[in-house]
Amino acid sequence: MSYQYDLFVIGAGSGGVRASRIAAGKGYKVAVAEASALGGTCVNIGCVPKKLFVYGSEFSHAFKDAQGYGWENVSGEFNWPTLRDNKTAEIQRLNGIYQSMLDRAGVDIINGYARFVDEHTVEVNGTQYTAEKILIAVGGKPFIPEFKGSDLVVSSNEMFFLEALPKKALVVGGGYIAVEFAGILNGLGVDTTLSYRGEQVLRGFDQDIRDFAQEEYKKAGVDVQLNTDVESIQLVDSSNPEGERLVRFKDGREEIFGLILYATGRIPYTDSLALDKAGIETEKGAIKVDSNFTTNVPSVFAIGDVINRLQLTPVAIGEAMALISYWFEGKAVTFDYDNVPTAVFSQPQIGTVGLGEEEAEKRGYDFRVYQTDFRAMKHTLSGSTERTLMKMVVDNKTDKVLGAHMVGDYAGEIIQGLGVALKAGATKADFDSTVGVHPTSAEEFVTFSEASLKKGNWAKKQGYEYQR
Ligand SMILES: Cc1cc2nc3c(=O)[nH]c(=O)nc-3n(C[C@H](O)[C@H](O)[C@H](O)COP(=O)(O)OP(=O)(O)OC[C@H]3O[C@@H](n4cnc5c(N)ncnc54)[C@H](O)[C@@H]3O)c2cc1C
Ligand SMILES: NC(=O)c1ccc[n+]([C@@H]2O[C@H](COP(=O)([O-])OP(=O)(O)OC[C@H]3O[C@@H](n4cnc5c(N)ncnc54)[C@H](O)[C@@H]3O)[C@@H](O)[C@H]2O)c1
Repeated sequence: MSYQYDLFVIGAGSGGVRASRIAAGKGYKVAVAEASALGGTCVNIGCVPKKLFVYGSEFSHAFKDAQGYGWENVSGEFNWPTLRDNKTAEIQRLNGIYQSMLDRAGVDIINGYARFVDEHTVEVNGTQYTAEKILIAVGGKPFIPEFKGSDLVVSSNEMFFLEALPKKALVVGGGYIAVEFAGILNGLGVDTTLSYRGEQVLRGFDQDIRDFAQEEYKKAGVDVQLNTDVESIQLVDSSNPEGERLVRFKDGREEIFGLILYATGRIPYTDSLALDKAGIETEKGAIKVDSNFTTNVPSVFAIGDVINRLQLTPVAIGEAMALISYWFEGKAVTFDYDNVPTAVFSQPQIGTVGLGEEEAEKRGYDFRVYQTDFRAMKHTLSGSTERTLMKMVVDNKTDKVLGAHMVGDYAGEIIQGLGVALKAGATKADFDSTVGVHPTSAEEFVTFSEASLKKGNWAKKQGYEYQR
């Protein structure tokens, strides 16, 4: 049986673009269908514009910090349309780069929403395309729970295009997006409340990191409210749908906000893909794949957020590369989801790689923990009370570093290098024998001594106590 394409990719986001481009470079005839803008979530309504907003919002803190360094009368008036529109122009530039990258690789770009006809055929805008292999890389979309007034909230998608910034905003959720946007809004001068229904934000992260980060968010000016849930939302003036919203919380409190952002998770974007036409199975809404990213239908594959393993751009790209090796070299590659470094671009930032203390405990390791928190040198003159936390989890049996975690300036940049070390299996002794870069915060990771041992299972047994 001959097909029009060797590979038809659905979705030109982080995973889809990488798979299309590399497969075409290796000789496949490839088409990619994209319903929206090239580059997907990360480029258009995710990592990239979010990081630009983070940069924009950090200036207000820098203006304050500058005074202790002798800069007088440093302040500024913030103009939201400038940041928003400059960001959009930059994203359009990136869209153009993606377009030419795919064109140069010889990939046919089909604009439109693709749906399955059968296991070798998809349809876009009424035209059918056949392919030997079909790759689903459609990503995810925001999940907003349904309740009275849930139509009055926005998701992260809308945050990138707001007409105007509100005076007062409520961010609901406790994950990456919630804490990142709470920092952005707060930095841009919006009176910001972060409301989370659980005990502590950032579930899944090391507990000390969660507790410490939350305290720092509060110090930075975000009103963090834990164990709080929204019951209903209504317009203050029902004739003005763009106007203020009255929020009633489950504890009976009421408060008015100009904007309510729900950052309550993302779900696989499989709507209307007509998966049933090809008999493709899902599990809890995500496309079910084996370790080679193959679905239950041998001609159909899936990678990225739609398989809901780790929703990160470098993971989607890594999965695309693993799939390429599988197709072209016949290598059954098992993608390693351990030791994936990640950063939360909150203010302050969080950088983390490997196991947190609770996860090490859960996996049955006999381990010790080094931990320190301090005022970074920059803040000795700035007057800011911001502190930095660093933490390392070490296996007692092998001396391998199981996890490295940080809250503080440049945490995202610092953790990337530590990711290489952990991937290479570095031991505490390797860290100790590495020369520090002075004066930096990062050097703390190579100078942890017994004085920094945290009171824990191992240290406790040895009679050590973590000293602050
Ligand atoms: C606000 C926000 C901030 C983020 N920040 C970071 C960060 O800092 N670092 C990080 O690593 N990750 C971040 N992420 C996560 C990251 O964006 C995703 O993990 C990544 O984009 C997933 O890539 P993907 O290829 O699976 O899907 P996507 O990038 O979502 O691409 C899927 C594409 O498929 C298209 N599509 C969907 N259905 C169809 C269809 N039927 N036909 C045709 N096209 C279709 C969509 O329009 C989209 O362009 C962030 C996400 C958000 C929402
Ligand atoms: N810096 C980064 O790398 C980065 C940034 C943004 C997003 N992302 C990726 O995108 C994913 C999605 O981000 P996210 O923040 O939307 O999701 P998340 O899964 O990280 O957090 C969702 C939060 O919403 C809460 N929640 C869920 N349902 C709720 C409900 N009904 N009511 C109230 N709260 C509820 C959860 O308890 C959780 O705290 C992340 O998991 C991450 O993988 C990464």
